[in-house]
Amino acid sequence: MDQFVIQGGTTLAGEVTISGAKNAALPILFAALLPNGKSRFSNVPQLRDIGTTEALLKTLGAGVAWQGDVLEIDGSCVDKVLAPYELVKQMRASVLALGPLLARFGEAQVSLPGGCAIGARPVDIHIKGLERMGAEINVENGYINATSSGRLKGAEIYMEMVSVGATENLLMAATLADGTTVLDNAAQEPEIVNLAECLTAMGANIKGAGTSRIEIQGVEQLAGCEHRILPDRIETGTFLVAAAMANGEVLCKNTDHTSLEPVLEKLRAANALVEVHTDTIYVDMRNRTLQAVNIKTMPHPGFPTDMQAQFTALNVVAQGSATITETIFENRFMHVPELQRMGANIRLEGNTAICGETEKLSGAQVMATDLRASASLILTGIVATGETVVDRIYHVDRGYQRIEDKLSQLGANIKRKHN
Ligand SMILES: CC(=O)N[C@H]1[C@@H](OP(=O)(O)OP(=O)(O)OC[C@H]2O[C@@H](n3ccc(=O)[nH]c3=O)[C@H](O)[C@@H]2O)O[C@H](CO)[C@@H](O)[C@@H]1O
Ligand SMILES: C=C(OP(=O)(O)O)C(=O)O
Repeated sequence: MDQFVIQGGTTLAGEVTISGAKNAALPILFAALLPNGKSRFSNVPQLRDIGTTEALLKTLGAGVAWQGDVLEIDGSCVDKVLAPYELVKQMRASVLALGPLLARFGEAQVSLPGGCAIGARPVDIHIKGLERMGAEINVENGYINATSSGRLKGAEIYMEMVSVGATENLLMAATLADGTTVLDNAAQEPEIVNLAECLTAMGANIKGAGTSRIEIQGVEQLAGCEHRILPDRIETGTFLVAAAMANGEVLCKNTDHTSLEPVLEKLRAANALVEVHTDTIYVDMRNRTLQAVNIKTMPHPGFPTDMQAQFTALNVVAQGSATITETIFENRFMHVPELQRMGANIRLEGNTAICGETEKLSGAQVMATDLRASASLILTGIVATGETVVDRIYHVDRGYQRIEDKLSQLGANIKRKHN
């Protein structure tokens, strides 16, 4: 398994180009199952999760072709409706095949994704919503087996929890349903807006994406489209935090500050200088003292859980004490014991990490447990003294495009070691 070997103690300076957002690209690639035609997506990031999605789409019969960062998906040759465990287990977002397959073909068999390191992550809200739209669903032998006699039916659906994935699955399914669907208590993430824009370009009729109430008027069929994936706000946030932790100055290019306000606000509170322009964000931490900040994760437009681990690392190197409260996932503190191995002064109390001032951070051998936990360990390795070896970096590759190249370009000493 590959490892990162980091020699700590460097600062970070320069420019970094942000890739397209994993969490927008994944649902959008699954949306390509809806039309009986070709769709072309640009700014698609080169990630392990995108490779898994590509493999799954091919298994379903779709044509898939790359040209630079453009991915063309031909939905006209999809002739299977089974998403097998071997692929779904590699990436939970595979469950997003369920809504599109069911809506277009009237049937789908999708393996249950199962839990992961950060929590149990059930899919009951996805299933209940599709049942409200008239689907018959049984879960047997680890598979969600869904059928619909004729088209799905538009329905009023109140989702009991704010769920990004359930909102996306139901939104996609509703585009081809008979009549109007209302999704109430919907997730409001920018990635949902990007998906809705893509579906609209395919011919869907959607109002309210980006608010908690989305209304979809079903149409008979959708057509292939051209669509650009929005920039990755979490990758952007990760590089901004990296710069702040390393007392550096970094310009993130090809990004969008409008979706990052909760994160930028916390960086300013941490005493970083932050400047935003149309598609760039600049952070300067030179000659400034980093202050610890309190964080509480919330659904968008609250502070994103996907930036929690990085801010935990930031607090470790900052002055003062602060708390980090995780409200979205029940087990998203797997980075804490690893940070403690590097000398971090953190104490866990339920869903809160209490970060005190750390005297000395020293490099250590640490293990990546999930995607953002991995990022927090890399960032800490860059500022710790000595060598840090991060194991199991396949987690990082799920969601960061060649993070070691981008960090090296900024001055970090980080190497990928193939074992
Ligand atoms: C590919 C993708 O976009 N992943 C993001 C997506 O994950 P994902 O879509 O899986 O996250 P959800 O918003 O669905 O999960 C939020 C909470 O709802 C719970 N829940 C969800 C569905 C359900 O049917 N039942 C249920 O109980 C989950 O266990 C979790 O506690 O949103 C998360 C929350 O912003 C992010 O951390 C992930 O990066
Ligand atoms: C939790 C994440 O992703 P996923 O939902 O794909 O596991 C993430 O991007 O931080």
